[in-house]
Amino acid sequence: MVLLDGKALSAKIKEEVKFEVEQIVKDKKITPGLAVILVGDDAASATYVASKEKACKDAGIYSVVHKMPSSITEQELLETINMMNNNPKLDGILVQLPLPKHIDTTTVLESINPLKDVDGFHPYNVGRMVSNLDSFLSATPFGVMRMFEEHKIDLSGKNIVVIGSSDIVGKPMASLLINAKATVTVCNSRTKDLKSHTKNADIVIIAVGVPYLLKADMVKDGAVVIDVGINRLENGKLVGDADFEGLKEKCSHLTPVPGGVGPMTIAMLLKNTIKAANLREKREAK
Ligand SMILES: Nc1nc(=O)c2c([nH]1)NC[C@@H]1CN(c3ccc(C(=O)N[C@@H](CCC(=O)O)C(=O)O)cc3)C=[N+]21
Repeated sequence: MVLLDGKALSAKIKEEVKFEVEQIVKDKKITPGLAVILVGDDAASATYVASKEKACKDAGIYSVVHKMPSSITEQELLETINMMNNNPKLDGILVQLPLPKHIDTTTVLESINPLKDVDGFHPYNVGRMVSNLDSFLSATPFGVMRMFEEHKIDLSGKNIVVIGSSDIVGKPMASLLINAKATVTVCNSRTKDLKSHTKNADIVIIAVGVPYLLKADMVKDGAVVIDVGINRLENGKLVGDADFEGLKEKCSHLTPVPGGVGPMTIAMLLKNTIKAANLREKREAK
């Protein structure tokens, strides 16, 4: 079994980004900038945001973390985003999800300038991605695609089952795979007999948030399994949606949790920030 080591690959990508930042600083005399908005005091969100901040710092990207209490109004959040849209030094804007219940996520995401949308969550970028046009790709599916590329895992003509149909992972993942000419099945919690789908899959990608849902008897010999799940058990242990210990005997390739897809998400966010910085002149010309 080949371990798909996201920690090692993300370190390599971060080095690429560092080099790209140096080029931009030298050639364009600008420093790429990322703004992260964190609403409320969810512990997991704070941890992710801190990782993003550190990754930016290491890569030479200017970053600001704008913390707001969960009591803010939607209007206040929209005003903050508007200010960031108009700040030329901020190439990327990321609003950490989930947002408090009284704030409408769609309204917030649609208020971000699509040319600064480094999460790729704005419907403009989602639509362009589905149509296989140049766009910001959401970091997690983008990171999974980079893992396939790195390990020369061919997607064309493959049977791929995506478990989970969320807007941030399952749906964009399926679109990228369709564009790569895979035969894609998207399953969800209503799927009857999940195993009947997964046992025919060359590749299974799971992102549902249920510990150990995907077991060895559900996949064929030599399957590739990508585990996007991150679940914190009561004993504090971090586990994915796949039963790693059982699957490692059966898979040709498997991602660990932690150290798999998670670190890739952060690395691809940095890549998207570079892309946004390269759009700065185009943005400001308007
Ligand atoms: N606007 C927005 N964009 C996001 O990209 C976004 C978000 N909101 N909300 C939450 C999810 C989750 N997410 C992760 C990023 C890194 C790890 C990561 O690095 N995980 C480490 C372990 C982290 C730990 O120890 O807790 C690993 O898997 O090895 C995980 C999860 C980004 N998200």
